[in-house]
Amino acid sequence: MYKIFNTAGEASEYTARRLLNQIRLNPRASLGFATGSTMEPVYRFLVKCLKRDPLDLSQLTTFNLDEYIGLSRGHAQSYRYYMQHHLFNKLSIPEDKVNLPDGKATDVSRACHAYSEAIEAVGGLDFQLLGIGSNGHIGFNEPYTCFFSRTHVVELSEQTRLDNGRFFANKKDVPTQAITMGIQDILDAKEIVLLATGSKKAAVMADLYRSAADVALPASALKQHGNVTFVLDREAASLLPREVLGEAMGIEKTGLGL
Ligand SMILES: O=P(O)(O)OC[C@H]1O[C@](O)(CO)[C@@H](O)[C@@H]1O
Repeated sequence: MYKIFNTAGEASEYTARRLLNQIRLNPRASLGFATGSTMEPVYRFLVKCLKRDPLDLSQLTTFNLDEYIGLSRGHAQSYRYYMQHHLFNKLSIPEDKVNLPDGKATDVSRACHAYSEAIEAVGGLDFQLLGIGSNGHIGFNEPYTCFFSRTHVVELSEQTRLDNGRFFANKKDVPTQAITMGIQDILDAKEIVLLATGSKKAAVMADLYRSAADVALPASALKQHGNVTFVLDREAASLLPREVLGEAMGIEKTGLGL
């Protein structure tokens, strides 16, 4: 299902409300979180709502999608730092219920295996939040990643390192490897919301709309999942066929939105 909003702000608020709804309906939910600039307004709105109307977060479990290899948790560009800064330092989720891949693990393959097992041990993810890379990656699953993959080490593509170079002082500082939840871990989530905002995501969202499930476009694996919502702003939706745009915005107007 597509939900298209006029602005990135509205799309982000809708996404945050979907998360809040999950927590309200199931205080024991396991939530999959994403990073990247797209998610910043989502977390801002989530924190604002939870400050205003607190919910019990003590029984939640969270798993992040990915982490750079080689960056310590205190490194300003590590995803651990991002999550602490944007979310975890502001909410009362118990520290031992928060999970991110360890970019400094000494035995990386063991750490990867343990990460997928930990997700399985809580019964899989109830809700997975996703962004999308300009090359169609979800998590850090780059093009041609096997759809059956579990948590693993990836070599980051030049495109991804170029895209993410904006966060680093120097593009060459972007790590070359990362740990990511696998595509199968993501597909096992009961509910998935993918958020894409801004004109830079328009081309990949149009490709995704047109594509059948194809390993060249990792996000197309989501076509095999029965409960995915693609949440876009007008800019990210600008290259979708007109009828999709009309329909997805029409749905919103009928009041079916949260
Ligand atoms: O929101 P951004 O910064 O465009 O990033 C998109 C995606 O790329 C990643 O940051 C990884 O490169 C994901 O974590 C994110 O979902």
